[in-house]
Amino acid sequence: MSDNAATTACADTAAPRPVTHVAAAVLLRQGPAGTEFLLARRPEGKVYAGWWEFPGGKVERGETDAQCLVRELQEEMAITVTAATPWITRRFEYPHASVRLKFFKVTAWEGGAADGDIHAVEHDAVAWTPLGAPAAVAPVLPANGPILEALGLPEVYAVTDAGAHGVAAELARLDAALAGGLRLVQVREKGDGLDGAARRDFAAAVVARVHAVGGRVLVNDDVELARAVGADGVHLSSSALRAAAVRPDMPLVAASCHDAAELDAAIALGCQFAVLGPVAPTASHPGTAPLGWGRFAELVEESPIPVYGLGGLSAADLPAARAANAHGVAALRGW
Ligand SMILES: Nc1nc2c([nH]c(=O)n2[C@H]2C[C@H](O)[C@@H](COP(=O)(O)OP(=O)(O)OP(=O)(O)O)O2)c(=O)[nH]1
Repeated sequence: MSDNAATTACADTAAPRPVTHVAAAVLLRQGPAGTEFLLARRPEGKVYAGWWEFPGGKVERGETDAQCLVRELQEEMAITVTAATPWITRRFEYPHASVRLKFFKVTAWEGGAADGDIHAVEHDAVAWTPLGAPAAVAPVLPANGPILEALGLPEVYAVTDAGAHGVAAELARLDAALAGGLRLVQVREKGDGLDGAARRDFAAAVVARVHAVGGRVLVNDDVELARAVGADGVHLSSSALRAAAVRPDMPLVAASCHDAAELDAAIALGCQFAVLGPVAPTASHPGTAPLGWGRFAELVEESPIPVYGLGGLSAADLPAARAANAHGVAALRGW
């Protein structure tokens, strides 16, 4: 919104340019088809006029990202944000600028139109899209493609353990969770649990159930099995991540991380999302010191991909996760 936008020297590009810091809001509301997010069209006279973006703008000197977000939404949408949590951070090189975009999920605000809609002050149109559906409008700003993809990922990522619970009990647990809205599942059957045909049959049964409700399945560390059962992707253990020279050729690739180096490796490999932990003490890794949400937030602050917290968590931990830059929670027991 102004010429005195905060900039920092950019140390990580070949031709250093000042970095323009931007805060942008993913406004979320409950619509008839579930949760919806807002895109707004840039008006004539701006760079990329006619392109769709998340409301927001440049961080001014002395302002935090969160303060900028509140100011920009007052100016651009005439609303006062009352609930916002930090999400992913994306850096992008435009011909006109090098930008660092800090995205926030905004779930509550005051003001706006009487009918619950939002009337833009500076943009010339707004449009709501259900989460998980392709954007209702186009084109979106070039930096925003991965943001839309990330928005399609659910907040809860369930990890199976049929080896411990038994196949029938695990499938019954899955049926109940899918009925409750679960849409993202990792088949993780290793160690002494299922093997051979039993593992394959279980993975196929999970895929059939999850696909029947429009959800997605990743298979832990086994691309061949993932392909054989028609899963959507592969989830790399941290050791498989370290060994991976190229991104597995599957639509969805995710990885388990424990520290900054592994998170960097997941990003460099092209993973769509990562899981980081353990956040809390967990029975499956009793000797590992938990990160806690404070350290988790530091590690994830600059991540351009969504990161789930893992380790001793359940859906009850979502408010703490959201406050710590997490996309959501992954859970072995707590789903
Ligand atoms: N607000 C917003 N900006 C985005 C998004 N994606 C993206 O690449 N950008 C880029 C475009 C611009 O280079 C920069 C935002 O600058 P801007 O020009 O909109 O900032 P502003 O509202 O302060 O406008 P102005 O006063 O400079 O005209 O961030 C997004 O989703 N929302």
